This record gives sequence, C-alpha cells and structure tokens, in this order.
Amino acid sequence: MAENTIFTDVKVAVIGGSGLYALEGLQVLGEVNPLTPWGHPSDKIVISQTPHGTKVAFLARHGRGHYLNPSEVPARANIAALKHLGVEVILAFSAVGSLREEIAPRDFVIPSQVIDRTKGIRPSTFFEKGVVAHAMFADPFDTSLAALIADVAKTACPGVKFHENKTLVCMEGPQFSTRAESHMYRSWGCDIINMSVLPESKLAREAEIAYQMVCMSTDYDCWREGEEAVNVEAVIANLGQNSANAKNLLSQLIQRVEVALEQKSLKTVNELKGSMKFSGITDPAKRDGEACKKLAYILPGYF
Ligand SMILES: CSC[C@H]1O[C@H](OP(=O)(O)O)[C@H](O)[C@@H]1O
Ligand SMILES: Nc1ncnc2[nH]cnc12
Repeated sequence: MAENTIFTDVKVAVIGGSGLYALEGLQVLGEVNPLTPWGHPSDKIVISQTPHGTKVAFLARHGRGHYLNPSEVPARANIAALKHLGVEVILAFSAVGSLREEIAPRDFVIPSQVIDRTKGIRPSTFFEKGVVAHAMFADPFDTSLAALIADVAKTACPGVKFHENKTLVCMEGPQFSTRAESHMYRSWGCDIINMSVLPESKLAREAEIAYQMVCMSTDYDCWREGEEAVNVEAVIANLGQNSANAKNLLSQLIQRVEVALEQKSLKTVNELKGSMKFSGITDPAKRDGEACKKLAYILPGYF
C-alpha cells in the first residue's frame, strides 16, 4: 500500500468511533501518518476513492484496535491532519448511550446541540501561546449535512429509526456515569451521551471544517428502571449491527456529500471559509511567531 503519496485534495473525511474501524467497498489509494505540529493522529489515515472518484479519508478515533481512551485521543493532531489533506467535511460516527425512552439501542441520532461535561484535561484549541481567537460555536454541527444524512438514511438504512435535532452531552469518562448524573443530564434536556464529540467538533470549527456527528445508540445508560446499568458488554452487543448500518449509510452518503460540495449547498462549508481570520483578536504585532507557524499548517496565510 502506498505510504508516501502526498494527498491534498481529499475533501471528505469519516471519523469512525467505537466499532467502526474501517470503511468498506471503496478503492484504497494509500495510508498517511502525518506529523502535525500537534503530533501524530490516532492511527494511519486511510485514503480511499469512491467509484465516482471522490477521495475519502478514514480515521479510527481510538485507533484500529481501540487503544486510545476518550481523553487520550489526539484530537488536535486528528483534525489538523485532516485539514492538511484538504478536508472540508467531516462525518463523525459515535456510539452513544440513550437518555430517552424513545431512543432505543441501535437507533441512529443526529444531534444538533452539545453540552460539555469534559473536565478540561483535553487540549481543546489550536489558538494558544500567543495567538488568541474565539470561534463561534452556537451551532456546533451543520444543519444542511444533518438534513442530507437523514434524507440518505431513508433509502440506505430503511430499517433503522433516525432521530433528529437532539442534544448530546459529552462526559469525560472513561468510567460511565452514576445514576444521579444520568438523571441530571435528562433533567437538563440531554437526549444522548458520549465521551467523544468534544473537543473534536470544536477543533473542526476552528479549522473551518464542516462537522456532523452521527450517533448510534448502544444502551440506556443507567437511568432506566428495570434495565441493567450500561457496561462494555452491552455496548459491544450492539456495535456490530450499528457499524453495518453506518457502512450502508456511507455507501450512499459520500457521493451525496460530494455533489453538495460541488453545488456549494452545505451551510457551514460556505460560512466557515475565512471565518477564523476574523475570529482572531491578538494584535498582529503581539502574535507569537512559533504559534503562527503552527497555525499555518491548518490555516495558511491567516496569522
Ligand atoms: C465503548 S463505550 C464508550 C465509548 O464509546 C463511545 O466512543 P465513540 O464516540 O468513539 O464511538 C464513547 O464516546 C466512549 O468513548
Ligand atoms: N452510556 C454511555 N455513556 C457514555 N458514552 C457512551 N457510549 C456508549 N454508551 C455510552
């Protein structure tokens, strides 16, 4: 497999979470393992091509074999590496717990909002040490991508129930929640829970990449009476089917995303271009040279 090929025109990326460690049915062009200013990504990034010629980058969030815990995922290196490949759209997959009766295991959920319950131990910005910027994050995902995914799902995954417009709470982990926490998240209006959407989605925003997470329910966490509290065995029991459903979804979705990119119909792809230039607040005379050099890897010519 080609390892040294330089790719700069890979517009679409898929980040696979628990249970989704590879794509299928695509022609593999090569693998890359770039050393970004923030280190190496979670694993080698596999570059494939659809029958229509769309290049797709696939990255296993926890590494193939799942050796990185959620707090250890090198999210900055992951997003920086994808941006350097040319990525404009990330489709991120995640195994989640359900906080709602109507969201059953193996259902898919497209979140529109996020609540942060990570503990501040994950590096969560590219802008530090001499270049300060504040990205907008009121709407963490891309509503046009969300709509596209829901539309494709109707034909690609007819047997899978889809829930849209839901709120995802991201906890630190790696231990699962207590019952009191699970009830608290429900009282906050949260619908699903994972350990992965942050800082990944924030960093994608800073790198001006449109980002939508597709959540696949595996369990009812630990709030539901009469249901055993979540454990890894229960999660794993649903990962196989969820991963098969994700692959079916992707078999049609990638091509639709390519068309949408050509038609410039993806909301945040258009809105994000150039946005970070105007989010920077540091006086150019006061910007740190090293910090600027690192930022040039993802946003060349900005700082
Ligand atoms: C294996 S259960 C907890 C684990 O699963 C989810 O991972 P991902 O989002 O990468 O699919 C969750 O966020 C936790 O990291
Ligand atoms: N109950 C849960 N809590 C946090 N992350 C999860 N991923 C899958 N199920 C989960």
